[in-house]
Amino acid sequence: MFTGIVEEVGTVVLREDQPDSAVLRIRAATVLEDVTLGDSIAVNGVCLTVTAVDGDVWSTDVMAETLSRSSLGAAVAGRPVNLERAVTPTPASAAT
Ligand SMILES: Cc1nc2c(=O)[nH]c(=O)nc-2n(C[C@H](O)[C@H](O)[C@H](O)CO)c1C
Repeated sequence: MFTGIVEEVGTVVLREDQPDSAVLRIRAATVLEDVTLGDSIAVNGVCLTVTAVDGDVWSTDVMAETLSRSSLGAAVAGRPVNLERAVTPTPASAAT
């Protein structure tokens, strides 16, 4: 789940348009701490899946529907984007 609190502002470094999607490569720092492929990162509030990490740049595949329904449709190289990692809720029973 996401809190809606922006952890950092990243930068789109590349957008590669495909027939039904676009690959976004985004430069970041904080959200890449302990990141694993398949993790979820919210980009401008949209939950996306990490498909690759290369140094301080991570990649994600943005589907056509997501592009058309969100601000990510306007994402181009050089654009700043708000980033947030997913958090796992802690059950009250686990609290000490
Ligand atoms: C986990 C996740 N990953 C992706 C992704 O990698 N690429 C994508 O285009 N959409 C993903 N989604 C769904 C979006 O967060 C969003 O909720 C829907 O695309 C809205 O129609 C989700 C929920």
